[in-house]
Amino acid sequence: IIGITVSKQDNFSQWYQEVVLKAEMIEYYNEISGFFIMRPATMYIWNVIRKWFTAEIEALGVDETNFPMFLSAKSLEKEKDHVEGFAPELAWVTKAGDKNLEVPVAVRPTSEAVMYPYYAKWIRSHRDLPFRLNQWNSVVRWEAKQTTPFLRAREFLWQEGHTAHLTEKLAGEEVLQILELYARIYEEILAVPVVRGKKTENEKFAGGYYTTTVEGYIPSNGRGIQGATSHCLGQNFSKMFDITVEDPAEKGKHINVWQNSWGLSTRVIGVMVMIHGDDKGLVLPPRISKIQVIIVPVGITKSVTEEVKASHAAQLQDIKKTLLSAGVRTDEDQREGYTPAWKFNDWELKGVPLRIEFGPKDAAKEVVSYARRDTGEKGTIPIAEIGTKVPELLETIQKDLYTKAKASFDEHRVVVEDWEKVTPALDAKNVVLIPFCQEPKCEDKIKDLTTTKHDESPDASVPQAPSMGMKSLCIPFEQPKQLAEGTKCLNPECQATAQSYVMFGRSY
Ligand SMILES: O=C(C[C@H]1NCCC[C@H]1O)Cn1cnc2c(c1=O)CCCC2
Ligand SMILES: [Mg+2]
Repeated sequence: IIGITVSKQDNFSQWYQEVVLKAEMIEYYNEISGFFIMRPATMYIWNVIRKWFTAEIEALGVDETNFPMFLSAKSLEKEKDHVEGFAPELAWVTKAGDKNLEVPVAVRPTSEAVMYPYYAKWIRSHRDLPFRLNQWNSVVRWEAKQTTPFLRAREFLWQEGHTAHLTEKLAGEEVLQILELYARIYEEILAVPVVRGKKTENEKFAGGYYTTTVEGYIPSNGRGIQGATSHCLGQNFSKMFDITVEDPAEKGKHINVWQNSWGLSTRVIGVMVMIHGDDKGLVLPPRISKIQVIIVPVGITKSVTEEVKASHAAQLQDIKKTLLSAGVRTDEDQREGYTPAWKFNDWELKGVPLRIEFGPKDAAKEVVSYARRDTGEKGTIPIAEIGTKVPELLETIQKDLYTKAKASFDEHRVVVEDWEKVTPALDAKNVVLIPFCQEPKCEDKIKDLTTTKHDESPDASVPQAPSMGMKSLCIPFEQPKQLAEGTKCLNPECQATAQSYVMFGRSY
């Protein structure tokens, strides 16, 4: 069968690999492991996001740039404090042709070290602030862990924004502006709900000051997933790279600028696939679907007269034209030698949000028959009304996909104030909101305490599969409720006062 051979419920990771392959989004790059080919279906989605985000940040005054993809060990030295953290992931070029390079160069895993020496050169006066550049590119991180399309690849597409501001307050405002754009990409374009919040010390970008994040939730396995990040770097990098301006308030005095960096990657596509897909394959929100409506001719049997066939064909073209002029991305499937049923399966596999079946019987009643990809609901629409009813139906599909995913996330994001209830909650595919002291050491302990080791006890009838411990996902800006005065951190081995509710979960 061309379709998906496993159920999403029974074998989520194989289901996911099959969907991205059979929906023609991805091809494995067999030459080198950890790399994937992104095909037109993927690039269409990425380009919708890129067009929307580009327009939004241009309106904010961000300009586009493009820096080289290589960086020297020298400039890496400058940010040595957090280089050792990620040295293992760096890919190096050591030869050109048959000659060794005098100085090996690294492929960018991110571009701070590439860009900031030039920020130091270009940013002189406070009049140069706010200084804001963004680039769309790919970066390479030689992941040691198992890779998977979109979610963890050794090279991925992203955008990286890098800005400089006069004050912490101005930088902080932009951090949240960008985070909200990221949230809108998820919620309005991909129909994926996210929780906005701040990363804990353990989970923030080590080189930065603080990290804000949008966190997703995968119902199939109850795991959290980081969706995109907007960091305030503070003055850490401007001190490393000597990016200063004259203090407008005090002649001769120089101040280090306050910087932000923010990134969203093709991981967002994997999140969308995992949340909306089903056992028939991909389910695409209309906003990002290259084909929003596929028209499949039906009922053209041998008994149909030439005359009926001709008028049916002409009417089908009229239907297509009407939809196209109503702004609906429409196509028709006239492939010879394939049954309508085969075509239905193929377009369902590819996630097309709305199918229109049109046959002589429909023509006679002056209607089209439709089938929604998300719910499977079928119905008819008078041909005279398709110019308005079909766009409305696509909007409904977009909204319903979001509403369904939101309900699932809300239902599986639970406040837990009894330590004994944490693991059962995780095992029931929840992420938890717990009173937490926010101490890094305590967070390490919580991860350890919630990691169920392989159950060696001989009497274990079914050996307990080891399950990963829970990590902090974020400190939600929107707290579930007021933390009662004097509430203790939920970690039984910690006696500190809880600072807030923090969202924890097993995660990607
Ligand atoms: O990339 C960032 C910070 C920042 N980079 C620019 C876009 C936004 C934001 O992700 C953090 N970071 C994450 N992961 C890695 C690195 C790294 O700096 C560098 C080496 C490889 C692994
Ligand atoms: Mg990483």
